[in-house]
Amino acid sequence: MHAQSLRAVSVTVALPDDVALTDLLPRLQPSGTWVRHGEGIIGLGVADRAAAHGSERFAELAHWWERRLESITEDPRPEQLRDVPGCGPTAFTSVTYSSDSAADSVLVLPELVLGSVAGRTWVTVIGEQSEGDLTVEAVLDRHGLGIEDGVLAPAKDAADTAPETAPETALQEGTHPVSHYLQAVEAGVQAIAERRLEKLVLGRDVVVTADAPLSAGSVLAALTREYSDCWIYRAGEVLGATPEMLVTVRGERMAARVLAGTVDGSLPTDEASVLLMEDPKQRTEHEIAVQSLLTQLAPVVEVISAQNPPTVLRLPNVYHLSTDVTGRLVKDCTDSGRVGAEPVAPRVPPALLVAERAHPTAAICGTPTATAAEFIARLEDLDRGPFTGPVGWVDGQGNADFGVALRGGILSADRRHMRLYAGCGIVAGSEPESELAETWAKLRPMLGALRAQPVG
Ligand SMILES: C=C(O[C@@H]1C=C(C(=O)O)C=C[C@H]1O)C(=O)O
Repeated sequence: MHAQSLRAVSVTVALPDDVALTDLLPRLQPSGTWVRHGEGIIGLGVADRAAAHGSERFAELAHWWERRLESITEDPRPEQLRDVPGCGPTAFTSVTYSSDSAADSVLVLPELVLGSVAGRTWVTVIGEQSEGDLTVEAVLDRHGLGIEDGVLAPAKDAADTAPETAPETALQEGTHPVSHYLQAVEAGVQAIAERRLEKLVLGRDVVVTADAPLSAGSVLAALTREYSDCWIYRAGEVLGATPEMLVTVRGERMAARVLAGTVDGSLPTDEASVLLMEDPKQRTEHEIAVQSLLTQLAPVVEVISAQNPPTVLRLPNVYHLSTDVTGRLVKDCTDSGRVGAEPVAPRVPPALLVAERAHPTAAICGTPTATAAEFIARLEDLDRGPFTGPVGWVDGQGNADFGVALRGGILSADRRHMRLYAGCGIVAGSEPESELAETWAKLRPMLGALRAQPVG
């Protein structure tokens, strides 16, 4: 199938004084978002979209993206925007945790991307090649934005419209009652005691209902205010604030941030540090997660280095043990077999295939991986959909960010429901009640952003 020809135009813009990119979120309905510390990229509208399922979902999406890029003609970019990650044609992506999921794994190419990275601010628009009037102004206008003297601002008629008032929300039980989670953890601990596996990550869901459609932009804005150290994401229907980076790719360089080992955020910092750094259970759980990533990436990464010992990451709701990993991707000329048949010059594997290698780490699945995945399917009895899968973006220049889709949820088509997910790593000696409490702590960012009453 031939993809329709599209054209991409990028221009530099300025933001109004004292306005960060993320300040625009409450007025917008983003089709994609990836922001942290006030900067990043926000996608609006959809120029094209791919969906994939099953065990080849990563390869299918990688293939689609390569073909898609071939049929986009990009106007020359202003000098300042060359080599800016996320500038030009960029797609937001979410891949399901399991190949058995009924949910879509997606790549969404927005018709408009607002970007602000390292002092460079821009707009990229994507439209039909034949559309003579693909102007940045016209596309911005469709999304309630305008540009005056090079400064981005709400469109004149949109400027007076206050953001919608937040709907009333209520918290409801998820797929199973809470007792199901306690039993699942107990069964997991039992299986670990019997040495059938070493670590297992068990999740559960809750549902938030709203009396009017929820605004994705407002929810994302609330997350950026409270969780600015996290990557605030939206791709397809999943959105949230993740502190964990599965893999970030910048050309030949890669990096990751592995998190595993958690204590509640209400503890004083020194107490939390002792509980995390000096508890062999927490350190083992963390080490297993780091090792799983290093092992899985070994075939595609050389000169990989991991921080040792781990550090303690402080977030408003929890503290985590955290390890940053960096490495250089291996150039390979044989990898083209998976994505295209033609012989190509040696190059690093497409970022989606690097993410496929890295996923699932023991931080969100367990060890050994296959055994843990079987236990998860049976004990959780839940279609995780995108939860714990890779989420982020890929551009046309070999850059990508894939977070782990944590601390988030799925927005229903009518925007009146969100299904939120949280899970915990279970190792020898884990206690069901404390794991349950940890899931509530991990649900707190989304419950807060949705103004739904946390329980427990
Ligand atoms: C599964 C989740 O988080 C993962 C599990 C962690 C743990 O058990 O300590 C910590 C960070 C994440 O890797 C979640 O947030 O739902």
